[in-house]
Amino acid sequence: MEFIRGLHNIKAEHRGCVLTIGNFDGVHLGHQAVLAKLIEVAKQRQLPSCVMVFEPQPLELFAPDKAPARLSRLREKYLGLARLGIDRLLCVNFNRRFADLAPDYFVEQLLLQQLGVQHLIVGDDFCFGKNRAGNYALLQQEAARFQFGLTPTASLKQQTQRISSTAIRQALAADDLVLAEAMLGRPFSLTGKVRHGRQLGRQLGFPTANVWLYRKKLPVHGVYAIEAITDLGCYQGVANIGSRPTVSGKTEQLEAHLFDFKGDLYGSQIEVLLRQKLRNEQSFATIEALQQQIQRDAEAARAYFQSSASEQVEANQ
Ligand SMILES: Cc1cc2nc3c(=O)[nH]c(=O)nc-3n(C[C@H](O)[C@H](O)[C@H](O)COP(=O)(O)O)c2cc1C
Ligand SMILES: Nc1ncnc2c1ncn2[C@@H]1O[C@H](COP(=O)(O)OP(=O)(O)OP(=O)(O)O)[C@@H](O)[C@H]1O
Repeated sequence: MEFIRGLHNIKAEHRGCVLTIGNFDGVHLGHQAVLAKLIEVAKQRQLPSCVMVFEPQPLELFAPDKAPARLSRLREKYLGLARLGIDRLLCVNFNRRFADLAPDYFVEQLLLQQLGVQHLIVGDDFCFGKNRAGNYALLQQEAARFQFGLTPTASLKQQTQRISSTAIRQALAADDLVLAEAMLGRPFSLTGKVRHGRQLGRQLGFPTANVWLYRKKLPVHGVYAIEAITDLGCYQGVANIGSRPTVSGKTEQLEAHLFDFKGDLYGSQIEVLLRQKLRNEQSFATIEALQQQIQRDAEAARAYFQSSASEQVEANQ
């Protein structure tokens, strides 16, 4: 997948594509339905499929305090979109100047003139341009006037609820990992680089990989049974996502203890899949109390993996 970072990097050779626009945070099943349509139309029209995303996401510019925690950072979106077979990812630097573009300028100059969009696929609730004044009705007028294709996407639902990044964040906040997974089409995961911690975990008898998540806000907090995909293989384990109040930690981080693991992960990327929430993070009076609790957490995680493995065996019989 080709990655175009910023409007200034659009070249003459990029003219002509089938486009969709959005945040695509999480690349969930609703997004995947839109992206499948995008790929289908691009194939029919023998044009590259292109996804336009924004960095930062609009609310992160307009109201950083109110902006929700991301499900995926740009790197994770890139990987999710590439996996689905999208040809091009255009990441627009979302600043005040871009946000202030008049809706007709956005369509006529950027989409048609610069990108040469032949077909646009968006939800019929899509709003764009200064004061979000551009809407689907305006796109219909522009499509008729400038002769480009326009397809609205119908809402994909999980039971009665429309799948959305917001609904997934709510499910995660309510510790409903099963519902989040049903809307994402995969378990919720976090990826990051393993870096050195204070090595206290080792003293506690539970060495942990400290995963640097490159985020200020996280959509999940607490202790989880996890699976980790690493350069050295896949492991089950137990992890804490939190600020570690017992040892006067400050910033939130992910610390994962992998079962039956020997090796060195420092400097490598790992993906941590959250399988079950075990409890909220707590402040313990002593290190010994924390140690005993982590022991119980590890047992609970092992028990969870054992019972889900036997459920799997039963389901296969
Ligand atoms: C399964 C698990 C549960 C944890 N639970 C808590 C907790 O409830 N409260 C807390 O302050 N720290 C908790 N921790 C974080 C430990 O404080 C942290 O892993 C330890 O301080 C090691 O830090 P270091 O990697 O910086 O050396 C937990 C860690 C693990 C692996
Ligand atoms: N469940 C869905 N069914 C069909 N289309 C969807 C669904 N969810 C999002 N889309 C479409 O995918 C594109 C990108 O969506 P976007 O990421 O902006 O929305 P979202 O997932 O609903 O996020 P949020 O919860 O932040 O509004 C838009 O065109 C949107 O209409």
